Amino acid sequence: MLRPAKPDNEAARLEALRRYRILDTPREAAFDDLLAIAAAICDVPMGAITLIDAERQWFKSKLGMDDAPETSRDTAFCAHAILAPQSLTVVPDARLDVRFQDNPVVTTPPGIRFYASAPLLDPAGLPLGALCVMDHHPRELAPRRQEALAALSRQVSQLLELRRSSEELALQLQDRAWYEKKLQAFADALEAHNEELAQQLHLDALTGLANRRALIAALDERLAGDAPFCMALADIDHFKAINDTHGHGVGDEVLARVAESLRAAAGGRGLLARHGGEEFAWLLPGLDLDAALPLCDALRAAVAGAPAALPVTVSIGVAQRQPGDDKASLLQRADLALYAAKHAGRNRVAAR
Ligand SMILES: Nc1nc2c(ncn2[C@@H]2O[C@H](COP(=O)(O)OP(=O)(O)OP(=O)(O)O)[C@@H](O)[C@H]2O)c(=O)[nH]1
Repeated sequence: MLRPAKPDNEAARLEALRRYRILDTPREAAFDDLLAIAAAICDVPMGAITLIDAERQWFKSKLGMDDAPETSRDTAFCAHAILAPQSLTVVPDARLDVRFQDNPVVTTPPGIRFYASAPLLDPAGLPLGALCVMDHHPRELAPRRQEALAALSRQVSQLLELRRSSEELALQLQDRAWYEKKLQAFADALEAHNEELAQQLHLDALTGLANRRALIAALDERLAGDAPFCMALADIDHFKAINDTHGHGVGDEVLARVAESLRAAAGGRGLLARHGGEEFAWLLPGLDLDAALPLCDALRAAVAGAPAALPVTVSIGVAQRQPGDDKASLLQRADLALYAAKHAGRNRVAAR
């Protein structure tokens, strides 16, 4: 028996083989089908689709033989076949061929006597392995069958190529998904960081108004003193419909725009804050209800009159600080007033 030599382009050949990422993958019906057709056309009981790795012959598909996934390269017929990548290899009787006569696969089961193969090539012509058919008896392979075997080996090569490009595409998509995930995580972290910064600065990140924390601190301060003051809550009317129809992003833009109208109309008076969600609060120190109501109505009118592609209105509830009020009771009265303004038809101001 002659050990198969390694081709001159062995390094490039192995590199090409690696690119297919096919070694040690599970069986695939498409390869089994092509092998079955080859065996049927050549009328033989055995066949294989082999890939010749550095030291082993690995089977992508196997027919009529044991299930061993690989053999040593030294005893592999196909390792000889890849030395002549441009032609078919036909061994009519292995016992009469010096390369194979005492090869254990000839002298012991599976007892190969006849062997014919066509090479599997990459697009550059590098041999990866072979499509082979075998028999337990010596025989010849008619030219038409040889042509069919060669044609089928080209189909196997194409299948390998298709498989490789779809794997590559899948990997690229995975890469892309990975980058997009990273980018999103980075954007989320940045947003969280900005929000934290805004919190620390007592600002609402979306509208730039004072945030709830700042509002509560100012309210506590006012409640600790004796001076009269009013608390107004302004809520955008039918805001849910804007979100539902145009999406949350547009909803955010509307929120920012309403905040801007409110800020302009408040003209620096009192403390204007985003109380949460689509609700704003206006703390008006030193004013009673009579004084606060027209100011609140000016805010309402400013929002209603602001030129916009998506016009919106606000309803406002105002409550005056009463003796014995704490945060909760004052906010609750402002909230009840707001509810009354909504109930009365929206785009209006109500007081409690
Ligand atoms: N885009 C956006 N939407 C928000 C935000 N905070 C709260 N919302 C939405 O504001 C909507 C409030 O809806 P509701 O309280 O049901 O009431 P509404 O549609 O404004 O109607 P009325 O108040 O009854 O006039 C909900 O859809 C919330 O998801 C935010 O920061 N951005």
